[in-house]
Amino acid sequence: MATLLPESFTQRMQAQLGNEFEAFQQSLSDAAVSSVRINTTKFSGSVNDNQVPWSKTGFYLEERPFYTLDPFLHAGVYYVQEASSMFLEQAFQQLSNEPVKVLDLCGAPGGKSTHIASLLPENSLLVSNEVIRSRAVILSENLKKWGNPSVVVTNNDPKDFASFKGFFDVIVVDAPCSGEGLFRRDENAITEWSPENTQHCAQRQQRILADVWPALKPGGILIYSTCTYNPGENEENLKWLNEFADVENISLPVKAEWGVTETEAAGLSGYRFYPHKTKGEGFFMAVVRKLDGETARIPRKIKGTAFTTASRNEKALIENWLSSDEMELLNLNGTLLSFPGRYTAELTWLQQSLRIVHAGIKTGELKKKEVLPAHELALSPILNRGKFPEIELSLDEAIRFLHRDDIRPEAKERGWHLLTYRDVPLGWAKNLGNRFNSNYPKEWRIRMDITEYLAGKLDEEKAKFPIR
Ligand SMILES: C[S@@+](CC[C@H](N)C(=O)[O-])C[C@H]1O[C@@H](n2cnc3c(N)ncnc32)[C@H](O)[C@@H]1O
Repeated sequence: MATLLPESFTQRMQAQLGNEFEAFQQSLSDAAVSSVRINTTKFSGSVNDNQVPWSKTGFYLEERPFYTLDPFLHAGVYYVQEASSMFLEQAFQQLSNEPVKVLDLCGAPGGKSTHIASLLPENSLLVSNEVIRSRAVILSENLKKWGNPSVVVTNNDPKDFASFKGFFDVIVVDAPCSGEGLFRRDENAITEWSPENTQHCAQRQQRILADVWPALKPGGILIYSTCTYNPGENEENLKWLNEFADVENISLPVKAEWGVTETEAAGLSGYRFYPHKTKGEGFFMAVVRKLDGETARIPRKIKGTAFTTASRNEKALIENWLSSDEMELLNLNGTLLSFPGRYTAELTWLQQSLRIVHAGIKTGELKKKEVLPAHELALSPILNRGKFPEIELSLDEAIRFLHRDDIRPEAKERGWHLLTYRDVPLGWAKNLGNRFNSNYPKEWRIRMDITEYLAGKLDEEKAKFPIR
């Protein structure tokens, strides 16, 4: 961290931390911690012995690898996520095993959403939202790579959810904030910081909470988090919430050796992560239960839906493509989607007033009398492995495939092949005899110049990848 800390930030932190301030200030000069979280539907082992204590699937790395060159990143085998944020897992551990409908309101780029997708009790639904269009596209990409079919990505303002009164069992508000907790890894967070901005953020957070509050059902859980230290955006907002609504505290089990700082405001518990005490960046989280309000009644018959159930013929075209019989096949203007059958009424209802970026797993594109397998299907565990011939790629070939270069692996059969790297699917390519055609999404391709890596430097990088 080369940029000087703003004077008024330093003064406030001195008052806030007392004799811990020096250790805190010192920790801001240490290198930021690198960590990843594993997608257990794609990899079941352990990365190393250095687990993030509050997450079963989080691991610290000794050094930051060149992630772009690791096919496993592109295949959604892991997500690069700051360790403190993985504390969200402790809140989800409080849920029973009953299915839940979860809204992640401020979702992009997808750290919390991919984590939630892994933590959901069976048969649950995740609606992951992001208000900024370009960021919603990134959120959608990351969730497609993660592969969970029980996900809907939306691009809406928080107030658009008010019409879904009492619909969600859990709402996560990982609010836009002044980002003091990111000072160590992001110099812009320092230059953009001002006391006025922290106040502006606090007011915006209250607006966001007030706008989305009706969508939480009575007895439902709100998880509120920021990556900042000032009480205005944290404990003061808990006090505000306590006055605004009828809420009950939910406390989380925290082990002393984690170094988490427990705070309290208006009887509500907050959990603070300071980098001089916890191995991670700055973070704040609180969990409350809503005590009053309405429960949703989902209309079962809605006219004018964009999603129609696929015909018997269309279903026959993808026979045996899926490993799950829980999926309903939907047709959206010639695109076939697999979506959990138990939630199609909910999807139809959501689609009435929200901008849906994607829903479920795009399974294929109808072309005359055949279906072209969709890239997202390759990345989802709902794909029936064994239906398509597979080709295992070397690291070089995998990187060239992800760069959208021509590859010519050995294949006996013509037609669509599932390409894998270390047995994890990366995408599709069609063997035309003299060449392969790939439908790897252009927008997702590796954009950097890979020449020097293919000429020998790739192995050096491989030695630093999280899963070796
Ligand atoms: C802290 S980030 C979310 C990070 C994300 N939860 C994750 O774990 O990857 C906050 C998000 O809120 C979005 N945002 C900004 N203004 C907002 C508003 N007024 N209402 C809702 N979300 C907003 C930002 O675009 C940003 O993506």
